[in-house]
Amino acid sequence: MATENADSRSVHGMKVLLQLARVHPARWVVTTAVLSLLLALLDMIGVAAMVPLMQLFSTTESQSSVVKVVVDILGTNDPAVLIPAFALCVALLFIVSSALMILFRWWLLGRTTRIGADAATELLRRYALAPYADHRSRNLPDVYRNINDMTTIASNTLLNAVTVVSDAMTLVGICVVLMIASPLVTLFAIALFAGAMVAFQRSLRRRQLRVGEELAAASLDAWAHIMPVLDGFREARLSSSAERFVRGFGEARIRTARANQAYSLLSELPKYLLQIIFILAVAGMAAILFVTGSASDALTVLAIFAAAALRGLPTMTRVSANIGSVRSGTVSLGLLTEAADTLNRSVAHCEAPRSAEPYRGDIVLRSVGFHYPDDPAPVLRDLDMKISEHTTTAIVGASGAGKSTVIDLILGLQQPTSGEITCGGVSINDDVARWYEGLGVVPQDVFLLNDTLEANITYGRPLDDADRALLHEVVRMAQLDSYVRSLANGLKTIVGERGTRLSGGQRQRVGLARALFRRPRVLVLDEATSALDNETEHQITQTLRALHGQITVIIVAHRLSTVRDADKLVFLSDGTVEGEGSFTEVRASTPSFARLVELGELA
Ligand SMILES: Nc1ncnc2c1ncn2[C@@H]1O[C@H](COP(=O)(O)OP(=O)(O)OP(=O)(O)O)[C@@H](O)[C@H]1O
Repeated sequence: MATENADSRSVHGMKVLLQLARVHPARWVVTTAVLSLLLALLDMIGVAAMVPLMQLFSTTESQSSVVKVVVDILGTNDPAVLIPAFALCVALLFIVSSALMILFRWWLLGRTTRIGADAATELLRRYALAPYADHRSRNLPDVYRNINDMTTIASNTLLNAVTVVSDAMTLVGICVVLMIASPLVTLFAIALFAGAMVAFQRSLRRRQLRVGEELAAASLDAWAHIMPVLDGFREARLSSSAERFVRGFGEARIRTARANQAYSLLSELPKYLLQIIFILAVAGMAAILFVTGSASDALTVLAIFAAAALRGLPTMTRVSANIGSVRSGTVSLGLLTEAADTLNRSVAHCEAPRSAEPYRGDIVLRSVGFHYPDDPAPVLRDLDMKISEHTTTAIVGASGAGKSTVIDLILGLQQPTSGEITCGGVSINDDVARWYEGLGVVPQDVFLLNDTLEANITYGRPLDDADRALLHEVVRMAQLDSYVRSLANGLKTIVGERGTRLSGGQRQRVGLARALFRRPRVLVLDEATSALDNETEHQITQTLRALHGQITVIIVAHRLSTVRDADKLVFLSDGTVEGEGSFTEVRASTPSFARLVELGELA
């Protein structure tokens, strides 16, 4: 019962894998089954051809109709002509069927490894475009495992399952023929094949190693493209870069697919080569035995030996090995099914704006309420806020007051559970991709690519001349120019894995340059100046002053100096607005804000 369940889970998992790779399951199953059946029939004919060959060595009276037809065609029943002719035909049949089997395997390996690559790319796309709230609740190692290992194992399992079915068909065909012959000689085949296989594996070892190296390099490349869209989810989302990384990942997986294709064929090649070599040897020995006038019994044994050893035993070995692999792949297929089911339940984000017309005007939060999915306690309650266009608004409040939550709602990463957020009278959630087109966001912890400073500012966008001028302008505005001048390679300096070569303040300035490079209409600074020294922070405040009146700026900060100059200060307390106005007004009207300032929590 448990096995039945596991088998049906495997079948369902393989269906999910094919769907992820956008392959039609029924069409694929029918194609592979028909091809397997044709090859099995060819195998069966090859082995069956041994029977008339054997009969040529026994009494001529009991010749089969096949032999009689050949006798008629050749116009002779002279064994000196018949036996070499038959031997040649049988050899050719085996060569053709082996060649076709190699082609079939190449096609099947290419197909299944490509299915694994396409399914992994699709899975990453779905994770990258999933709702932000879903992403926050995920365990990322699970996500990495599902995308990489599970899809690989699942596609291998699919290959193994198809191989089992196709081998089973071959075995049935061979068994039908062997019913009339002795199976004892198969014992010799086992010893012979084991020795030959070891020899072949040794000769192919170096090539297999090279393929393994390519697999490792391609897998590293794949991970390098996964990290920016999952670890740097917000940046990818807000800069509409997810699809670009997904494409890079897809290319790396195709490289892996090709390496896997070669790897698998290399490990299977000895079997096919042995089959060809062996049957040629049998044919040659048969001819020699005839010419030297040896006993016909010897040739009969050779013929059965060739048929049984070449086709039956290796196939049987593979069937049993692959049944084990399919069973062990059930877990991976189950996890893949679970992941696909979860992702299917959510609505995917679309990076393409529905309209080119940008959002303009005041940002208004009207009666906004919010609670997190896993906690019914309200984090924001009936919150009203107006952020006038081209002004600077600072949102302040004690820790846990709800500042980050408000920002996530303004960024469209979370949706209000009640009320709405509009810009120019239009809900930002109507076309969130269009909203992002005009947004520049500097988070507290800036995600950095292991790439050049320039790539980290442009976030991979190709640069034309105008963009290059803008790049230098934003470097200056973000107070990065003197740092860049101090570097031997300037903007072409690699910042190291996750920006390890940069200080916290430098990272934040790179984040600011990146946000400004998008020419935002709305600039959001979420604790973006916390790591800056006083001097740099002062300079950045000057930069923001210079932008005053040109763009809308929203600042969340604990630093008094950062928020003091804002046109409007909104003081949040316990998920609602407790005071708003200029810094001086709020300080005068709201005792808890005045107390925060006095305590130095806003200093
Ligand atoms: N994923 C979550 N699930 C449940 N509650 C959460 C979640 N994230 C935040 N909260 C709660 O929401 C409230 C507001 O948190 P938020 O991070 O918005 O505050 P904040 O004002 O930005 O605080 P800080 O200044 O410390 O960053 C807090 O009480 C916090 O515990």
